[in-house]
Amino acid sequence: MTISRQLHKFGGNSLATPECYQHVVQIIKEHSNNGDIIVVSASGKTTDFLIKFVSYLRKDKCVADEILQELYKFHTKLVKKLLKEERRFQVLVQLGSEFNTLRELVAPLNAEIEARVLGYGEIWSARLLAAVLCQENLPAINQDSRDFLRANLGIQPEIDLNSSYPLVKKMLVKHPHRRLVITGFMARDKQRNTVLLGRNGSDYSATAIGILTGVYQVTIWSDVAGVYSADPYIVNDAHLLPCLGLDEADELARLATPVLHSRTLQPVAQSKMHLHLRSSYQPKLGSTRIERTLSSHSGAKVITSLDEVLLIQLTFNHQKHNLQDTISSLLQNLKSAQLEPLTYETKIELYTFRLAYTTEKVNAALSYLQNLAIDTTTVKIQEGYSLIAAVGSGIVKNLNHCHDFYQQLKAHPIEFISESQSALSLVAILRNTSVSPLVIAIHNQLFQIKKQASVPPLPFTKTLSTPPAQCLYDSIECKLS
Ligand SMILES: Nc1ncnc2c1ncn2[C@@H]1O[C@H](COP(=O)(O)OP(=O)(O)O)[C@@H](O)[C@H]1O
Ligand SMILES: N[C@@H](CC(=O)OP(=O)(O)O)C(=O)O
Repeated sequence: MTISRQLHKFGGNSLATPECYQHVVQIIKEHSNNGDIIVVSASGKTTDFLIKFVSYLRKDKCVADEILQELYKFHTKLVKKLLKEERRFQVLVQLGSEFNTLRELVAPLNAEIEARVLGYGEIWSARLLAAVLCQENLPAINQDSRDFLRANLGIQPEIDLNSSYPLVKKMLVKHPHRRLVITGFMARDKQRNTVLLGRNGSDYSATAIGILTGVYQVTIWSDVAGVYSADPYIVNDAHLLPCLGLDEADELARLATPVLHSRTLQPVAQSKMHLHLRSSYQPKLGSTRIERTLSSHSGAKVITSLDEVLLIQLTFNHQKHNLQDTISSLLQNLKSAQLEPLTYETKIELYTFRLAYTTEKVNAALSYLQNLAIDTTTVKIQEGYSLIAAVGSGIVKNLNHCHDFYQQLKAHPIEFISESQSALSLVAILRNTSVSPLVIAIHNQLFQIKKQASVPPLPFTKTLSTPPAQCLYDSIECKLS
């Protein structure tokens, strides 16, 4: 395998409009060579709407059909705007036939069909991008990742590098001098069933494909130039972090910050591959490099938040003496099952233990906990929480940052605050709180000095304050309301 190969991953936000595709083509022209690998997510919010389609298929077929119709319009428009007439025909015929298949589906769908449906977004974007590249005289092949990525179906499916490797090698030999445009997000299990790698899982497919194809560098292109001190769509004057430790990036991913998916960093940690994050909208803006060396910085670097968090509360049998041991082994089991909570709270005196999860993971965690033979009187879900965290190496030892974080939160309905086990974050769970104003306040308080030191101005103009992916969402939401 050539050692000069690199991989570029483009997320949904980078493929949300015809203009976004054109930016991507320009980036590929300037930053890649024949033989490089390109991994794509579904355009814009396509996956969200495929999920909505599946859920309405159970409840209301008419609404499900409307969602499909909007998606069909969105994708045919992309094709028509991007491909010249002579190249369009074949792509439109395939698209038409796939939408016909979707229209004929009747609920309930089994898990395999549902996974296949949710993976269509990546199929459409990989096919379209490969066609646009060929049109631009950049020979490209569109490749379904399921042909060579093997994963085991599970709560959080993991790519099996050993069984995928020979298949990847074969694929590379077949197309030596072309760019390969590969679908992110999907793999197959041993029974050849489609396995999805979890929401936002294309980042993980990108680094896993990176390690399998022996690339020296992976660049994740999205609508932002990298990891900022807070979501730049929430905090206008958030600053871009030129580098971030692998451990800090992993903690952000663990806390479900969308800019990096959890597990993305696993393949990076196992190899010498470099990882960069950059903006496909404004490539010159800078980037974030993920570094292996431990950070000498001591304190918060990023303020992150989640709007929708759920708590699972376990109440233990009162007679239990060794509650702390039970909880430690429970946490260990959850970690092995890839169901580590975002944060947790133990109240020994009340025999309760509460674990925080995203909506995506909560049901899997609940059934896992219910199936464990632990001595509990109740296991219940509590809704209506949000999360705010300050992340950075040494945060828990930086007394100013800890103090400022508590000060900003104290007037709000805090459920609990805890330090993460890794000591890389301080995490607060709040009740019914809109987190954006708090993120802005905490960010201002903690990074005031940095602001005065003047970092280059950010490009987030008014027109960028809504990501383009939002357009499809808005148009469909509007039709459905
Ligand atoms: N600290 C942060 N730095 C940068 N982006 C962030 C941060 N926190 C949240 N984000 C969000 O992450 C988004 C990029 O991730 P994602 O939506 O998964 O992109 P893509 O669709 O390109 O994969 C940005 O639009 C931004 O709103
Ligand atoms: N399309 C999938 C996978 C993905 O990674 O998307 P993105 O790169 O846009 O976060 C999803 O929306 O979950």
